[in-house]
Amino acid sequence: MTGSAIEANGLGMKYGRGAGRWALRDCSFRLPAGRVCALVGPNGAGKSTLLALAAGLLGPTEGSVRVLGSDAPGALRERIAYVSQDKPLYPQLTVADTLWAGQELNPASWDRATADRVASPLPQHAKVRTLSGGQRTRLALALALGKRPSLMLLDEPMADLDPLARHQLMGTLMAEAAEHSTTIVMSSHILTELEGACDYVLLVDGGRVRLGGETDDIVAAHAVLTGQAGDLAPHTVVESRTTGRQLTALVRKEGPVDDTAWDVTEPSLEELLLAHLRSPDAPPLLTPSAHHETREAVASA
Ligand SMILES: Nc1ncnc2c1ncn2[C@@H]1O[C@H](COP(=O)(O)OP(=O)(O)OP(=O)(O)O)[C@@H](O)[C@H]1O
Repeated sequence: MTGSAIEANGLGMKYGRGAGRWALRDCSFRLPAGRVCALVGPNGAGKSTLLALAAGLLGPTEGSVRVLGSDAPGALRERIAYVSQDKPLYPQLTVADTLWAGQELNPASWDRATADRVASPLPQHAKVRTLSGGQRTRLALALALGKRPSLMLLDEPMADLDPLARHQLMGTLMAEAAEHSTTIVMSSHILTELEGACDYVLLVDGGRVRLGGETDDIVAAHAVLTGQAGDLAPHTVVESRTTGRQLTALVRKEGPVDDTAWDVTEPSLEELLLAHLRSPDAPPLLTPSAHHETREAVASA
């Protein structure tokens, strides 16, 4: 089995003391190393919380998260690049100084060519505080890529980039992942953007993991059935709607689909994720590679 980038076991996080709400609850999953993983879910689902726990910036309220084989992700700062939604950078430094600081802080691994290339459209002598939101994002990504980390945790990295910059930087991230086997976890609300880029997906909703695994396998486990209203058993219905006498259902396949009774198509990833978000009672699905195994179970295997 490939090594794990992240293993969460009963992971839960509650902010503040006392009877606060759980931001994340009972999350158990595994992300194999070397994957480009889309982290999706509605506002307030717990995505940023999960990324901050994996970066070691927050400590779990319950359960554990093991990152790159370590139970203390906070001690792995050199191997993890974390870009949060608010992209904290030093406002008084110039772009050039910020890149220089990145190099000084990561002398052993700094990939100057990549960092400089990503930051090249920026005004090098401008102070960070004068940059636009999208320019700050570009600089934060230049620092993250320059670090040449084993794991990149990116919280909505593309949200404020223009379409061309988004396309370019997505390409750079994919090239980085392919060339150096970097694991990337990227939260986003732009589902179409993730479809071609990510080979792994985690859907978090209401603080819980609802789908996890290889994008292709998750999609292949489902089908869109269209036909005259009829019996959908034994399949698990995620979502269905009836128009006149025509029934369209997105199902999780529980055995072969009767294609004499139904017109069968494969859903797009976006269709599939949206159907799950609209149907909070659909049962969770983790593919075998996304199942968390206790270390005892692995050791005895
Ligand atoms: N610092 C905090 N203090 C208290 N509650 C918080 C804090 N940060 C997040 N929360 C709560 O935790 C829950 C999960 O928030 P989180 O930011 O992880 O969601 P998200 O999926 O990243 O959302 P979005 O898509 O809007 O960025 C929400 O209910 C949020 O209100």
